[in-house]
Amino acid sequence: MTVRVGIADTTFARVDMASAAIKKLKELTPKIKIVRYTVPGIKDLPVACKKLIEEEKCEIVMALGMPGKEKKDKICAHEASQGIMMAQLMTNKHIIEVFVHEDEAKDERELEWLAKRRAEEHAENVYYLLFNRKFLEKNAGKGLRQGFEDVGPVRE
Ligand SMILES: Cc1nc2c(=O)[nH]c(=O)nc-2n(C[C@H](O)[C@H](O)[C@H](O)CO)c1C
Repeated sequence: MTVRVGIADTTFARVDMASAAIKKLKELTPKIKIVRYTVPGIKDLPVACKKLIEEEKCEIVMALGMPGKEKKDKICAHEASQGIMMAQLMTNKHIIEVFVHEDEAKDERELEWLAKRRAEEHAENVYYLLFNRKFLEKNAGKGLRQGFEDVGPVRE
């Protein structure tokens, strides 16, 4: 049986994070059907995700976005996150938020690497949530990160 996975992304982002996530998901399993929905910016993501779940019958959604470095962008990101959480509670489905803040990276090269890496690693999390939740359980408390290096547990 095929599981429908929603991929919501934005034109505001400076890196095509969705393609990285889709490629990784397709490498991981043939058992998914991707439904992509691109919107202008991160504040448009909550309704896109909700529509992917309710109208497109997606079991889980990734919300990929890139908040800019200005203060207004940070506020925007906070608002978008709250909308995404509300959409999760309204639909009772996971929406994995994959935000990369433009000022997390030291230059454009690192920004591209980070955005794609974080999208891929969260795509792996989507796979585990759908098909192998035990893997996540085994990694509880391990200080895993998406994008930059894992920090590890407090004590080995
Ligand atoms: C200030 C601002 N900052 C961002 C941002 O950092 N990242 C992003 O993806 N989108 C931003 N937007 C656009 C809004 O999210 C949205 O697309 C518009 O307000 C139209 O609904 C806005 C308006």
